[in-house]
Amino acid sequence: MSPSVSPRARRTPSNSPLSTPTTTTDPFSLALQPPPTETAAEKAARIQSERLAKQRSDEIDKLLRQPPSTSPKGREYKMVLLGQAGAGKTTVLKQMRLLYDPQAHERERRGWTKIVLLNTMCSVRVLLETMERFHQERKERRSSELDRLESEGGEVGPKNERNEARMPWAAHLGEVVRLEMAMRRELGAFGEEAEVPDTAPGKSGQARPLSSLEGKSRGGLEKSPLILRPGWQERLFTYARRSLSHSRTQPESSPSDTDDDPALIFLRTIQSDILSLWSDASCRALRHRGLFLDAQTDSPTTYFLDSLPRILSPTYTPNDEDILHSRVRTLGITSHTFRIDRTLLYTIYDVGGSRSQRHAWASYLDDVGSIIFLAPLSAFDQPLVEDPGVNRLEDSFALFSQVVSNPLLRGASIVLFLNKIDLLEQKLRSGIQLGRYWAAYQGDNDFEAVWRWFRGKFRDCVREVEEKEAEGEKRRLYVHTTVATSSAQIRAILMSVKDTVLRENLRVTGLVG
Ligand SMILES: Nc1nc2c(ncn2[C@@H]2O[C@H](COP(=O)(O)OP(=O)(O)OP(=O)(O)O)[C@@H](O)[C@H]2O)c(=O)[nH]1
Ligand SMILES: [Mg+2]
Repeated sequence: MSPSVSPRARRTPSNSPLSTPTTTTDPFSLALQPPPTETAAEKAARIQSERLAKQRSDEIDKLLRQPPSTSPKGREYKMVLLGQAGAGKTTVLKQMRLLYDPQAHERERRGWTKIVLLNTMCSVRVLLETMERFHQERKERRSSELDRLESEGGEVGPKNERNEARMPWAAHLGEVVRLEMAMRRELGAFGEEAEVPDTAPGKSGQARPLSSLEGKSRGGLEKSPLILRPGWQERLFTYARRSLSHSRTQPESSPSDTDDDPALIFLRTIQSDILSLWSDASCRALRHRGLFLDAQTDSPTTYFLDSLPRILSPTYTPNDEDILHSRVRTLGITSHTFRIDRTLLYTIYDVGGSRSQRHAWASYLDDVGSIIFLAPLSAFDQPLVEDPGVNRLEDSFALFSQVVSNPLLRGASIVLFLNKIDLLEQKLRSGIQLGRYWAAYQGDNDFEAVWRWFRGKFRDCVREVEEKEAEGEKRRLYVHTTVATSSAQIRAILMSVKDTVLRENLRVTGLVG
């Protein structure tokens, strides 16, 4: 029995008048009796409160008597994943799928092959474009940053014609771009809402940092991650299911369904050139600077380039990590239902986070039990794709404040994921100074100090919203630092979110205070 249930109500026989004092010598009963000086108003209030307590107590007894299986469906709990584009919402949804519906995840595994291949092609393009750009800058002697990198970590990029002859990779870029475009067309890719101009200013007003080069592309190719027409999952996963049942009748060594894909064939042809470039000292130095890291486009370039030999192998099947790192932007809103246990169903809404899509969120916020808001802390030094004059994390703070102050979400608990802290740590370690982008930050450029500072700022957002409201209603805020691509970590956090949900459910039914 819950400690918050009134002992008086529990002990009151259901047929006795609540207001009648008993004549007893039992010291416990005497202690429960109203004081002799009780006024009429106090008596009325007491009777009212005893009646409510009794009612609640009866409801609890009824709930506890009910075996969980008596409800065919169980309790449905609505949760929404919110946050800007690239925050990691769909990645968390994939983790939920892995945890709560592993069979469906398994059925779809082969369907990811094509998406992984496209993410890999995109990563190869980013690598080649970046190196070509450095080569260009080197030739024109425009980049003093390159000289500094050279003095730190050896030669960066080819210097002259003699070196150009040692750059077999340079000839591959045109075909990589062509094949990537063909794949995007085949998968039904959309265009991007906003292009990032070359002169996108940093918040600090300083010269555009080298890391912002990553988003550059040529030939009208989308600079942003892949956006697919609605229904892409159906197309790819139905095909994958069919090919899976087909492959069960085939010998183990039979080629995968993408084996005759021109993109795959080409990537295999250039694999050794790409790998030697990727392991080159110049690339390593740029990598150390975070240049291939989750920069402008959030593209997980390093992950796919590190995994190149495995992804291009003839027996390749996407593993969970490949699926978690694959980027497909969400368009519109998708809903997913998971059975958590015999008594609880989650309905999760995953939304597209770019500015042009946020207006659609409102119609899904009714009746929401919890929101999981993702804020990518690693974005502290990035401009927002939709509005390059705005810092991405600044946009996240503004969005969070809007969400917290939304009247539809007033009763919902807020689970805040301070996400991408692995990338935050790498960026800080590579020397990127938080203070350069966030002038208000006066602390050390130390990971622990930085995330705590951001956590404080998010808490301040909630406090400010609460203070502005006349009723001053407190929000229930739960903060976690997360790496959404890490299954082990997210599993533990989702378990804790589930405990929160259960507690909230009990609070709603009055089982706990
Ligand atoms: N390294 C790292 N990568 C992450 C993390 N969380 C997400 N990602 C990657 O970031 C990219 C974007 O994640 P998504 O889950 O697609 O972002 P989203 O919030 O759904 O974005 P939209 O659908 O555009 O609104 C993917 O490539 C993920 O693999 C993280 O904590 N660490
Ligand atoms: Mg998404």
